[in-house]
Amino acid sequence: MNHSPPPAAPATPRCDHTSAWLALQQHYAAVGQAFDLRHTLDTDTDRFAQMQIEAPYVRADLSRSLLDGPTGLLLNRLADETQLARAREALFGGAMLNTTEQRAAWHVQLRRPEGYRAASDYEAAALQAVHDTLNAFLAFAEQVRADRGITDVVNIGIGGSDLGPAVAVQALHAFAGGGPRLHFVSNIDGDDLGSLLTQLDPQSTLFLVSSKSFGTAETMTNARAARHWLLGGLASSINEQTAAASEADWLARHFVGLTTNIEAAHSFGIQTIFGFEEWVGGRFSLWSSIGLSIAIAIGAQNFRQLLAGAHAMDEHFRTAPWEDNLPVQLALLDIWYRNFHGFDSRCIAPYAHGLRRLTAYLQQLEMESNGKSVDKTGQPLPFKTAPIIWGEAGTNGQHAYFQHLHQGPMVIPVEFIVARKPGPLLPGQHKALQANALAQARALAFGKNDGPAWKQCPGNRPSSLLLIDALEPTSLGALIALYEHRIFVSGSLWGINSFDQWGVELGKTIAKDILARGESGDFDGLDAATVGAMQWLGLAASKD
Ligand SMILES: O=P(O)(O)OC[C@H]1O[C@H](O)[C@H](O)[C@@H](O)[C@@H]1O
Repeated sequence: MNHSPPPAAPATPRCDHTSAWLALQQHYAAVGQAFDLRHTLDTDTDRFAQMQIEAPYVRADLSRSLLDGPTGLLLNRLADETQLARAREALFGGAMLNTTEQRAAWHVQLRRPEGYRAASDYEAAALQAVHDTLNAFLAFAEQVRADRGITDVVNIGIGGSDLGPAVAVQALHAFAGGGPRLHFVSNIDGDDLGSLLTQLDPQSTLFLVSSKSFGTAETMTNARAARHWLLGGLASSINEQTAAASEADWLARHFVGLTTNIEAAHSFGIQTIFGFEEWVGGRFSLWSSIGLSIAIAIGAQNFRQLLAGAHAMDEHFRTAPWEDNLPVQLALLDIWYRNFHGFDSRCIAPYAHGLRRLTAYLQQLEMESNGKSVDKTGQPLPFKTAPIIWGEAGTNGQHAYFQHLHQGPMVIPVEFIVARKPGPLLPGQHKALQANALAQARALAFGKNDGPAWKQCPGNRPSSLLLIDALEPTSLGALIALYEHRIFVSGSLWGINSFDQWGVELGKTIAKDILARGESGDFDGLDAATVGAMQWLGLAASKD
């Protein structure tokens, strides 16, 4: 492991301290707020061609956005004046961007190929360590895939140690090629692990305990329950072969740890452990050994393709000029919508069943990264940051909340993700899926202005299309990296630390306290509402 201190991150100007910000405010008041999307689409025949951005494996069609040429120029100026290029250089150089935790946020390093040009000894040592671990856990993944004695693999983890791998395994199921079944358990609700265990055989189950800290309550509770189930099950089905095996041997065969806290994993009884560096943030960790479940599901070669797709997007982000840089353009559009139009949420609609959990993943990525109200120096921000991210896979969402998108009182930009080619299953239905995505984008933009009032749709509602060739490892890697960088750009312009998550800690501490007080019966200093609910729920005996 590489313990050299990361280089310091540069101080860059916050968006509202630039002249471009003021110019954007004036431009919004004078022109931007009255932008007529329907009229523009009807009259500007070049718009479609002009508003395509081609990045590796992902293409964006921004023609249905509320952007025009002058706005785009001002937004690019904003990127210049906030010195985005310096911030980007710091990201790629492994600088200490996460100042509150004194760490780099160096997930791009996990995707760099062996032999990638290193700018310093610090970079070279980190890359070597990444590849040593990668080669080791990919070899292990292949071993598991070849082991006919293992039929089921359960990833126990939560947040970043669950969502990324869960999305990738689901999205890439067509690449499984006969490996074991993969399952994901995250919730502390015993119904999650409990309902899965009824379908499993301890003899043929492998548990991956995925936790950067190896201390998260949900994961440790589920891991302990799984260990209890495993040891109980193996002991009761004891036979000649297993009679000699000690509990320690069973644990060694059936549990793997994926963590930076090697010591805690050892004390749990785990022998096979794949580590990673502190500079891998939880929500950016699917590329590290936390992605072992993905590698077991799709094999080492496909996992390397996933990394290659992400790396291609990294290089695009690192080198493309602002106007052709997809993560930058999407982030600037996000800022235009959030800080000038005032839109509070963004709907993500992947028209791909395989991506049905992508929105949950992106909720963590974007809302945990940029849902902040102070800048990195602790100053309160006078503007809004991350919008609410929500959505469902299409076409399901159409039959639920799209009514609100078309006729509700709020304007909510929608992001459609559509693949050109179908997956291998029932490919004949793909055209209908694609047509539905385009129909929704068109309906949002043009609306319907005749007939009775209740049938009319106002239109002028923006959407973006993110287009991939097919749902495969490279395009998924590129798509996820695209979102990571987009969030980095908006966070950087807003001047916030996108890599900590202190807001999550408070609830964890209080949950521990409530459990302890329920047991001890000591309610001193606790509010009456909490005590009342504890008693009603049976978390604590009534005082009288
Ligand atoms: O991987 P772990 O240490 O178990 O953390 C799992 C998750 O829980 C935390 O509370 C954070 O909010 C997430 O960013 C993190 O991914």
